[in-house]
Amino acid sequence: MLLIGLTGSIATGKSTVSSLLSAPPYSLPVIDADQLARKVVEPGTPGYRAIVGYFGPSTPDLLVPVSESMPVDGPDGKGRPLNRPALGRRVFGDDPQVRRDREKLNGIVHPAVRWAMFSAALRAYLSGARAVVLDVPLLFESGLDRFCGTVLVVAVRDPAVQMRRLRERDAHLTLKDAENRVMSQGDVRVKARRCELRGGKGRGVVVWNDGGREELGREVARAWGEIERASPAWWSWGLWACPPAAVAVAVWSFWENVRINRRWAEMEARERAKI
Ligand SMILES: CC(C)(COP(=O)(O)OP(=O)(O)OC[C@H]1O[C@@H](n2cnc3c(N)ncnc32)[C@H](O)[C@@H]1O)[C@@H](O)C(=O)NCCC(=O)NCCS
Ligand SMILES: Nc1ncnc2c1ncn2[C@@H]1O[C@H](COP(=O)(O)OP(=O)(O)OP(=O)(O)O)[C@@H](O)[C@H]1O
Repeated sequence: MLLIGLTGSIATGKSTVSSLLSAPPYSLPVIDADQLARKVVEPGTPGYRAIVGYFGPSTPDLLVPVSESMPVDGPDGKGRPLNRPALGRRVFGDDPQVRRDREKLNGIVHPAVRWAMFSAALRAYLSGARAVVLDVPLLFESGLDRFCGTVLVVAVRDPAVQMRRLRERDAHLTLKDAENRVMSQGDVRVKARRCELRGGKGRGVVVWNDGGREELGREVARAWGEIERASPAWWSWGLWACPPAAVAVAVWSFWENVRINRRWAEMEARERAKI
């Protein structure tokens, strides 16, 4: 089964692309890390308890407020849900303390998300899926790209397009909140370069999304064409039918990705040295 890692930065169009890929003619199963990240911090989970324990004392509005429809102990007695915008204000931004808090939150949420993704991917494999899309905003940062046969980066060339779409979609965000969120995810054009470094043959494909929705549809079709040429259906079914060969290919692909990441880290170090 081909693992397609789908990433980008905030509001560059990942969800739009993943809904195109989940519909005909592609009809691919999608595992959405943002959705899983919500599930693993629902009241009653270990993630919820860890967040309340760490952020609760210093964040008075960490939980949604008590109201007629929201009892003190939450709807099912497991606690009130997290007030996500309030937690977002604690962790999105560039200030050193904010960065530390973001790392703390990542340290709580990411291991649980990785485990949930692994079980979802295993279920997709057992159900005979030929490929599965892992929609992960922090694919490179979390190292999950090493497990993917293909990485798709959804990118815009013009940062103003990204900011406009973000503010249109999330009208409740102030300009400062929006800027902090964009800043917390790094420059998408750098992610596009990193994707291109994975080389041709469908290993890394950039979907450019500065234009309208029709143009995006054409970009997705082009990207899928590249992926299919590199990993045709007969190859996927062959691997599915022969698990030892699938394991060997997965190990080889992981190793290849580790080498690509080393090359990228060296390039970054050289560029930093030039500055
Ligand atoms: C801070 C939280 C509560 C804010 O929730 P809210 O509903 O307001 O925003 P949402 O989750 O939709 O995220 C908005 C955008 O920020 C991105 N984002 C989320 N967390 C992070 C993070 N830790 N670092 C960088 N970007 C992030 C999302 O991918 C998305 O593009 C939430 O984002 C969270 O729990 N983040 C930590 C988990 C995480 O890293 N999720 C990303 C996928 S694993
Ligand atoms: N080509 C396009 N033309 C017009 N609007 C678009 C286009 N692509 C995406 N959008 C809109 O831009 C907004 C951001 O897109 P989307 O939600 O897909 O981004 P995302 O990368 O998944 O964001 P997030 O990381 O915040 O989840 C949405 O309102 C979406 O409808």
